[in-house]
Amino acid sequence: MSSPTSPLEHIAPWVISQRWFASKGRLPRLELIGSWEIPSDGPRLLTHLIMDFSARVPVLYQVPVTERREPLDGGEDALIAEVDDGDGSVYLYDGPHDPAYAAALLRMISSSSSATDLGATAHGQVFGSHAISDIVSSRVLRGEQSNTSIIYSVVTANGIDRVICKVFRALHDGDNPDVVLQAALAASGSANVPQSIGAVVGEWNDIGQATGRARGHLAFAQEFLAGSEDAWRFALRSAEEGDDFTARASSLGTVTADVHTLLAGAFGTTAPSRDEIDATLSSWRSRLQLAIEEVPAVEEFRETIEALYRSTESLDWPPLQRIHGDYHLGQVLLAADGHWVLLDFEGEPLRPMHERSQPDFTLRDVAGMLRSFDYVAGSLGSTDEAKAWTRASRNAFLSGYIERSGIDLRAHRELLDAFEMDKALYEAVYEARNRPDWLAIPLAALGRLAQRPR
Ligand SMILES: Nc1ncnc2c1ncn2[C@@H]1O[C@H](COP(=O)(O)OP(=O)(O)O)[C@@H](O)[C@H]1O
Ligand SMILES: O=P(O)(O)O[C@H]1O[C@H](CO)[C@@H](O[C@H]2O[C@H](CO)[C@@H](O)[C@H](O)[C@H]2O)[C@H](O)[C@H]1O
Repeated sequence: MSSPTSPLEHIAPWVISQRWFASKGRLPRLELIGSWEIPSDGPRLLTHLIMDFSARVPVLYQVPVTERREPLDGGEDALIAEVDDGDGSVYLYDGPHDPAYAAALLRMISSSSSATDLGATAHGQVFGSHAISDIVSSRVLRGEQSNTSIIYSVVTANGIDRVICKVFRALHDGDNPDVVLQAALAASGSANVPQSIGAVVGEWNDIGQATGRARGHLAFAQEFLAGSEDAWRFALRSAEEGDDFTARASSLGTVTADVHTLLAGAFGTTAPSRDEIDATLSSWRSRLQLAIEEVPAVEEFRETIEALYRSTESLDWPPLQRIHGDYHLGQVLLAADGHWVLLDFEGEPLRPMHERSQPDFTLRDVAGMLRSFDYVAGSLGSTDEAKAWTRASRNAFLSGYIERSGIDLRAHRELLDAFEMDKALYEAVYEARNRPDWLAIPLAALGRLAQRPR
């Protein structure tokens, strides 16, 4: 097999049916931008970068494909196509499900090696000192929407025996905040993010860039915390069973403040300029407009929301710094030893990537978590017990945050309400698009926030 087996023709039907392919409902216009290959003695390990030009802003997808002469044992569900290249059949597989690609990708990271350039480059980068002496097995994490993660069982000298490598499906020019922020937090010794193993960085042609080239993260490998539980599920069970969650909520507030402090130390803080404040106000107003267009029931709150936004114009705004950006209980794990671990610093999926790397207000994260506690009550039917659980958890989270950070959030109440309002508007759009049955949860929150005396 000397050249890639006409990837686009054979891969396109599979690509457009994947969960991570975002442009559903439009006729895709796919083009192969470039490929890279990890040298291998076994199957070919190719990664194709495929641009979909059908969206207003074209989307670039990363599609690792292995090419095998013989079918992969147990690989039926990962088969993309069977192609005849003139010398016989070639079986194309979804890379992350093929152990040969999975192992080669992690080795490329841990040995900081480079792939062969077939119109796109890829280099492994190792962070810290987590030498991986053996890769025992790999499997793909189920249930992911936007990326594909591979979980490995490995042998290392420092006790890490599981690794997760997230293969980014939609690629962007510029650093991915998920990699940059978590790597910086891990390097500062924080126990509240998984340890960072390394990443893959690539370069490809992009006519949208002044230089004609784009550069960005392709994959990110971290310690995998086996035996941990998603904080959303844990919180839901706690509320259902009527457990007191306040100690945990308070410690989550403490950890959130710690992470904000570390991010401020690593990336700095700046006093917001008038233009930066105006940009936030303008993004709130655009979101309000979008929410009204997509969810007509939001119209009822328009005037109150506009008045709240206006009232913040003259307030004293806190400093800007790097933040999580899409903070909710589903982004937090309760590790097996009971401590909180934060994940997925990729920012809000609806925002363009270059905006997600900009400094922002920590109040956005605080508001995100407050909304998440409200979702617990909302998803349990807003019974009196569930509402009481949510009230207590929200207060405990705020107290933990205030105590640790020394920032009196209550002095920023109006601003915090405005960020909560903005998040509830984001959620209204998100639910209308993805889970209409849950739309009532953010709508109820808008009603409550609108009525709050100020
Ligand atoms: N380091 C990790 N240790 C344990 N589980 C993890 C780790 N990273 C991710 N997960 C699991 O994978 C899920 C999805 O990860 P996330 O980073 O949020 O990916 P995505 O960007 O695709 O949503 C998490 O909710 C968690 O259950
Ligand atoms: O997929 P992501 O983690 O990037 O986040 C998106 O999906 C979330 C839902 O899974 C959505 O979160 C909303 O629902 C959660 C409960 O399922 C709740 O805890 C959050 O507070 C609420 O915002 C998130 O907004 C969206 O970006």
